[in-house]
Amino acid sequence: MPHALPPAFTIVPPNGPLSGRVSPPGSKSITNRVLLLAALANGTSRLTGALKSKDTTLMAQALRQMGVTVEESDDTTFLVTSTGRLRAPAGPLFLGNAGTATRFLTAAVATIEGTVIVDGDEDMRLRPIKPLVDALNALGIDASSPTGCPPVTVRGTGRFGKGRVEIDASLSSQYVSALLMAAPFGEGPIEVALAGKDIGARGYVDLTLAAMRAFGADVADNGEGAWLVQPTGYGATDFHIEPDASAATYLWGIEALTGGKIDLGVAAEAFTQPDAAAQQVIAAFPNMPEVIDGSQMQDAVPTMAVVAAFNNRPVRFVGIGNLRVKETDRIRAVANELNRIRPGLAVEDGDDLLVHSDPELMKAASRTATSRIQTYHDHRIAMSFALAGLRIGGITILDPACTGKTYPDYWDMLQGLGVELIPGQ
Ligand SMILES: O=C(O)C1=C[C@@H](OP(=O)(O)O)[C@@H](O)[C@H](O)C1
Ligand SMILES: C=C(OP(=O)(O)O)C(=O)O
Repeated sequence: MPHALPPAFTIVPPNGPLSGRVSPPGSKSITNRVLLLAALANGTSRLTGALKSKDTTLMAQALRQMGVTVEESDDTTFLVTSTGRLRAPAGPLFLGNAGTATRFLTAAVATIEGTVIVDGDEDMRLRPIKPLVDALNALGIDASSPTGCPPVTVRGTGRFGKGRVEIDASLSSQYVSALLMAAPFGEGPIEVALAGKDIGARGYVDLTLAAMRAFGADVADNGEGAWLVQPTGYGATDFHIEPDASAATYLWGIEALTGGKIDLGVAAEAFTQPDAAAQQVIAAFPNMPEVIDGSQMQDAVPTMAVVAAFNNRPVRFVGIGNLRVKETDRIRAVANELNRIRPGLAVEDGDDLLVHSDPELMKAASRTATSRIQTYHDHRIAMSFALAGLRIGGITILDPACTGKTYPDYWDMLQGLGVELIPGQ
């Protein structure tokens, strides 16, 4: 959104169903993967359908700091030209709270001969990165993060190691993706193997493998949580990025809560991103299942939890432990803010989230009590709680600009569907 946003928006519940044509922005996950892979490839790659948002701008800027030319010929295209090697930047890389950029670059900068500091904002400095640093150390790379979170200092020699490396990915699948994408720069084949229990969000590793192969990598999946990557480097290529499935969940939420029909221009089955699985769950509204395993569609959990508040029966979200180390502790944030709307609407039960659904809320559009929703610098808390405002009067979303992390046009999109937003403090 080019214009500045107010400190708060109060949402006026629409009188009827919201329908229309809305194209979600490009996938954040895929955009930040292919930006990096194009930067690691010799030649020029044209990336179309890309997301232009805070997270991808931070990635592009970091790549420019390392000698890569990243041009933007239009709102959805990046033209990336590189020698195929990153150069040591003059200063630290600042990556805000972009988990993808921070994790992916921590491994990628180890291919540089020189010292690189990978850092983020105050929220990113609370998000664990030690398992990735440990794996880099095991490959013989000098990397350290005194707090176990960014900043990370990587003192690269230009050699990325070889052989088998184990990674504990229980906190984040991004560690695996980071290692895999850097692995074609090994001195020999590198086997990346999961340590301990399986990861949630396995679908993100599949996205990584698909992007790597598109840029010419040779990576074999042994099917048991290990991948063998050959030392081929990457080749430049043109790549079209699909729309963002996590962004699509808000559109499916709008359909469910208002009874409208939104044409996304892409079928739910056509997405390759894991969050697309949320479509069926949301479409079951008002009869969403009693137990939802969020492990394979983690970023969709705040959306599903807000919709679940209006469901015919309570919903327990399981498999969501690592939501506590996303942009904020999302289990706590969703529970807090649902309870702000109506005390007792949600409880944290260990690492489960229990939403005590209340179908009466569907009739509450005339309510005037104000709920000022805290958003904790978390785009998904802002976007998902805006959905509650479509059924309940008096919902105010604080810091609406935080959606710029992945969906800068979110509020324009709502207004385009006919939703009235009242700017406020
Ligand atoms: O690889 C990716 O693109 C992502 C992986 C997930 O994070 P974790 O692997 O940290 O769970 C997801 O929450 C994030 O938004 C994007
Ligand atoms: C968890 C998220 O982002 P990231 O880890 O890339 O910061 C998200 O977009 O919901």
